[in-house]
Amino acid sequence: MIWNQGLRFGRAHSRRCLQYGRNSVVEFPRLASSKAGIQVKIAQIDSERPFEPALIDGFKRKHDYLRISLTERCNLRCFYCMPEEGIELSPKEHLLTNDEVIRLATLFVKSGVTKIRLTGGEPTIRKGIVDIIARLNDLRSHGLEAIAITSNGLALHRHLPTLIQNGLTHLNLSLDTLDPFKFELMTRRRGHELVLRTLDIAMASPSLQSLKLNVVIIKGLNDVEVLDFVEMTKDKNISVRFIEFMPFTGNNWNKSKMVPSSALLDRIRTRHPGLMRAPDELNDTARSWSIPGYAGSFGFISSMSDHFCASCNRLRITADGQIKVCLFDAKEVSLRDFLRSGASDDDLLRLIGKAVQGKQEKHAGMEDIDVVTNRPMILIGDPGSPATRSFRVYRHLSTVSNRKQAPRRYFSVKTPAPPPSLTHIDEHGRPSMVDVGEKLDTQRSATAAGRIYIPAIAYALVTSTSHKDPVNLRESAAVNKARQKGQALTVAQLAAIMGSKQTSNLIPLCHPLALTNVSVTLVPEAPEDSVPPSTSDNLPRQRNRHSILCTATVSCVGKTGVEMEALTAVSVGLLTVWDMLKAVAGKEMEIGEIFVAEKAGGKSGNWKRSHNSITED
Ligand SMILES: Nc1nc2c(ncn2[C@@H]2O[C@H](COP(=O)(O)OP(=O)(O)OP(=O)(O)O)[C@@H](O)[C@H]2O)c(=O)[nH]1
Ligand SMILES: C[S@@+](CC[C@H](N)C(=O)[O-])C[C@H]1O[C@@H](n2cnc3c(N)ncnc32)[C@H](O)[C@@H]1O
Ligand code: SF4
Ligand code: SF4
Repeated sequence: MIWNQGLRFGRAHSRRCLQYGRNSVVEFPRLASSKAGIQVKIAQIDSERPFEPALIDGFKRKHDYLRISLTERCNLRCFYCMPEEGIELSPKEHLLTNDEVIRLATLFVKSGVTKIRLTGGEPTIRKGIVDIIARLNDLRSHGLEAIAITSNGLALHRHLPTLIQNGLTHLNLSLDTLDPFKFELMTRRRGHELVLRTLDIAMASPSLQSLKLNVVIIKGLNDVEVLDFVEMTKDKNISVRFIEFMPFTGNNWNKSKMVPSSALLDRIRTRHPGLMRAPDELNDTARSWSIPGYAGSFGFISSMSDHFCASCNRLRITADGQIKVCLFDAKEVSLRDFLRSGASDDDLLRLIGKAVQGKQEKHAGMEDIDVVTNRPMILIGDPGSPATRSFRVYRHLSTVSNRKQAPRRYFSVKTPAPPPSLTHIDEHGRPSMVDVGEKLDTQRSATAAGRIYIPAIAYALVTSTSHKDPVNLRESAAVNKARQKGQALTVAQLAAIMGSKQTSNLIPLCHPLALTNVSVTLVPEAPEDSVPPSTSDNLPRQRNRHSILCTATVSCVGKTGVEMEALTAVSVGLLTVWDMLKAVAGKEMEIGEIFVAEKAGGKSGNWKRSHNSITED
């Protein structure tokens, strides 16, 4: 191993960088004056090359750092980031192509971005990463200064020299433990020695401008190694960053498993009372320290206990082409869809500007982080989504230790889809409820629609707004009876909502779901009316008849879809219309086709029914 080799800087640092030669230890006053100097320089450069306003948010933060996720896949299964069985992957056609990545990167660079970090999933397993980096390198002439990657290093030892040759300048390598056995426990895979090999190759690569080691600290698991990691900085000119464990959808984050950076610092100071603050990069996530005489430095990324949102300069693009303005904000805007619909660069910038304007000042605190609707981090392209509860982690540790003879497997691929089968029938042909316990909670919605055809007399009745309205019919006993039932459509609407909530009681193998919203509309339609847009476009209508169109949209955050709830809502709504009107309409009524018109969320992503077909969007 090449432990003793220091890292030289190949060229001047980025204009955003305050770090001196990595061997130097700098005292505070010098740091402060240097910071001021750099600020002046940045102001000068900015005045020469005006920054695109679309990348400036409401708090005057300039976003000159873009993080692009290249893939949702990973060849490790770090327990704090990824469920053991992997995650539901977006269909391939939903992911940005290489050309689309470059198109967006170019637009951002021309607008002021100076640093691009490629992340994932594991970015090194993206086909074409070498080409992507080479094409990013061409953007230097437009102002791109740093091409960075965050990687677990498992496969990187093979590609690193080529990536560097093609333009890679910054590497953040993730390694949570120096113990191979613990590595296997934490990542659920083998490969510790491969990561160390990558580290050696990186240390020996003079043209790499920055090398950082990411260590996510979990209480009782790897926090005991903190001093060993600090010791690595004695001979190695490397920056080790201790990262606070963060919560994301499905990771069952637990405060008691998080070690605040201040506690780690105290522990290190006890061993090294002379430790000193080291210079940070501008907009850095880490607060850095070093020990006098040591070659490298170490720092703390305290996203949880001491956020750094005030200086945030980051935007992210997910592998499926959504722009996310903040790591902890669930809101996303699809650049992919807009780009694929033929949007010009100006159109795209306008959309980006809108998203950036919606950026919050900060994530308010760990209790406020939107872990319910935010996507798992592995899909954001940053810290991942621990899928297991902390106690399950420890249970898992013993499982792994018993699997020592398991075959080596460094790459995982999506399991091929099983042949179509009835999910509610088991292998013996018996009814069976699908166990969704391991699935992630995601935001889901479904819209169903259906029509009931009614005679003109019933149409007149439901469209009269009050008992006194001149309904053009004789006040027969039947009409009176129908009137006594109150506002037919209002009752049907309520019935649909209540029906939807009862779905799991009505349909034997349906899971009970905590619905977050049920919205039902009932629209009377006369033959001469034009067909209302959206949902009903997809529903063939007998244009010579009066009808009522019932549409129900149901939402939940859960492990399974809500189309059964939407279909139940429509069915019950239409049956209730029947019941309300049967006194006047009787056998002349007919319930037409009922179907799911739209779905969002879950494994199959978003889809919309078009006339007689289903189209993926
Ligand atoms: N709160 C917050 N934390 C972030 C953000 N980006 C990265 N992090 C944290 O930084 C850790 C390391 O991520 P990296 O991918 O190495 O990125 P980085 O440290 O931001 O990268 P550089 O500053 O460019 O070296 C992650 O695990 C997060 O804890 C962000 O935008 N917001
Ligand atoms: C999601 S990974 C993606 C890049 C690459 N696969 C890797 O591991 O370096 C980016 C960084 O996020 C960190 N991370 C993942 N889950 C985290 C969590 N729950 N809290 C804090 N950091 C996390 C990882 O350790 C890694 O350094
Ligand atoms: S942190 Fe997540 S994305 Fe990175 S190696 Fe681990 S499981 Fe993969
Ligand atoms: S939490 Fe959001 S605002 Fe704060 S630093 Fe991260 S991305 Fe920026």
